[in-house]
Amino acid sequence: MRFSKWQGCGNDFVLVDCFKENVSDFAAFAKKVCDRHYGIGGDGVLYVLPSDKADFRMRIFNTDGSEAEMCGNGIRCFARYLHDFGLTEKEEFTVETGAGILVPRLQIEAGKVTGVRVDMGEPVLEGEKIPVTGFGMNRVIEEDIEVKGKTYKMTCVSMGNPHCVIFVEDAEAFPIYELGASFESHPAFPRKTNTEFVEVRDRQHVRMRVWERGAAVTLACGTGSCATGVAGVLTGRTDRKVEVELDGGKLTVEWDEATNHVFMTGPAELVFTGEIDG
Ligand SMILES: N[C@H](CCC[C@H](N)C(=O)O)C(=O)O
Repeated sequence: MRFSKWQGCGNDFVLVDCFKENVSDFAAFAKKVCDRHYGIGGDGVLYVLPSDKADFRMRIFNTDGSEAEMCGNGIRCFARYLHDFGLTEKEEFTVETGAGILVPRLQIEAGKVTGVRVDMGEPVLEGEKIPVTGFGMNRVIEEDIEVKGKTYKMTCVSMGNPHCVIFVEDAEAFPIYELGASFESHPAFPRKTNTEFVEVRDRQHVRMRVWERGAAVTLACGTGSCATGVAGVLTGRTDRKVEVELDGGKLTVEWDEATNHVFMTGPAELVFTGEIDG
């Protein structure tokens, strides 16, 4: 079975083109190939599929085999695959995802793809829809969450997948390895959560580290960066356009006031192609 390996800000993915390859169990395949010792290695698997609602359909599975509604770094890699491997001549196209129909646009300068800008759609802020329990349909902004005996202030946002944004003094020093799993599986989150630990440098720049649902600490999270941008505005900490500095690179996030859509711009690079026994 052929695959291609991609990364966006160091968040890395195995991509399988299901127009050409047949995978019988998406979850089991993801668990197997994401292993960095016994498999290809990756934070998840992106499956390229036909769609009757959009140009293409993307499904994303985490390293633990769980399926996520959406993946921001992943959809940029997905878009580059479609363009670079000749599945479309378009530079902007529609992708059916668990977060709805999203629109990546390739950024091309002098014939070279320099990045991808994605219309990530509207953030979801009503508690029950994120989902986070205990707040009904109210927004969850700077609310208390207790983890391992300490109380933190959380701001929750869904970009199709759930995010719990915690603003901290020093993102580098925050103990994400000790606390990440407890946030991920906190009882307040019926479908678990991705958790972003964010240090505000100024109104246009933040430093963010992430413990992802189903993948633990990753070098970057695209949907998490979007959730961070939205939370920054909701809590009055940042402007509507911010640069998010992650462990693996930088993303630009803009929460457009007129459309209420979140736009994310960043890199997507092919690492290698290969074959693996199916
Ligand atoms: N772990 C996430 C999916 C991948 C999201 C992340 N890699 C991104 O770039 O948005 C979840 O279960 O919701």
